[in-house]
Amino acid sequence: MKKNTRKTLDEFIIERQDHFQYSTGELSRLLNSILLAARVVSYKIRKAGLIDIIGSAGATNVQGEDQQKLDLYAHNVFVETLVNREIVCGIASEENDNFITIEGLDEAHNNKYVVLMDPLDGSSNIDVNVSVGTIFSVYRRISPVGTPVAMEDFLQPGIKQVAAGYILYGTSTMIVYTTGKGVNGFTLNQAIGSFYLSHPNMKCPEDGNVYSVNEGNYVHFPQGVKDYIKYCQEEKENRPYTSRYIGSLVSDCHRNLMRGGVYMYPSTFKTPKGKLRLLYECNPMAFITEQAGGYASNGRTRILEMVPTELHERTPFYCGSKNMVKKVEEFVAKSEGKK
Ligand SMILES: O=P(O)(O)OC[C@H]1O[C@](O)(COP(=O)(O)O)[C@@H](O)[C@@H]1O
Ligand SMILES: [Mg+2]
Ligand SMILES: [Mg+2]
Repeated sequence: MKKNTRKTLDEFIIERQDHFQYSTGELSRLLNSILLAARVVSYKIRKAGLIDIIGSAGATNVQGEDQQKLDLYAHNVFVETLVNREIVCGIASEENDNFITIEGLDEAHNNKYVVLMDPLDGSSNIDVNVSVGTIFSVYRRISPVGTPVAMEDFLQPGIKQVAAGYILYGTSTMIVYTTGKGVNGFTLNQAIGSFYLSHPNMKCPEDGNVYSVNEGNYVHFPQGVKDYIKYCQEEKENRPYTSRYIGSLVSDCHRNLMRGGVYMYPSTFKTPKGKLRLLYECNPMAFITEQAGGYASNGRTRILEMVPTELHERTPFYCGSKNMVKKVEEFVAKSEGKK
């Protein structure tokens, strides 16, 4: 009988527990809770067309976006799973104006992690059966353990993340995450509900030939970005590059992480800070991408060094193959006369 040597994610987490600087098992339990919630959401998404989970929830979130039923369902599943397991001291979510403090934790609790998340990424693709995702980011709190969690615990620069990951609900359900020691991907065997190591030690190629951007906004982009897009389309060297844009950040970044490429969500005159949220979209995707050898920038500086000031703040975002993102920065600097 052929031995199935593939490691499960549970085994992988236990094995790697002592790799972790502050290892007390708390982060492992936290990751396991996120896995449990991911299985529940994945199960629902896989039959989305058959149940009443498609379409608008008839409410708007703090970003003024029309909340989809699946946005709220995923938000509730992840929050409840983390709260019920008393494994964190606070949660911030795209679907909640303020951060969530975990009530009823006894004084003695010494939970030291906060989680920030985009429960359902790629909402515009839900009801057309295109892949969507979940994004999460984990920090150690700054405020003293045992006291109520504070805004400062969430407004930390990306370099302070202790873990980050995404779940991709695509042709298969995958989780890709890092705790600062490289990036690994696991695929869900839906039948038995276990995630198996399918993509060990993921590396983002330094160069690629794919660019991902919503070109519908082209005329509103900063000049440097327009110049870079023209550069991508030039008949020269290994160009023109191929244009690919799924419209789900997790899916576009995952493809670029695997094959090389650059994802761009620039600022526009209408949205001078871009669309994507620094804390629970850009920071976690940047941490994962950099841990795989890629790079992420706001067009001028490294995303992970940005110091957040608001929970739902936005930033222009360029992420993927290191040389391609650096090229974008070069074009932006040149257009601003800095090169
Ligand atoms: O439709 P646009 O403007 O191109 O925006 C698409 C981008 O917006 C997002 O859907 C924003 O994320 P949410 O779906 O979580 O709000 C990204 O996943 C995606 O890359
Ligand atoms: Mg999102
Ligand atoms: Mg979302």
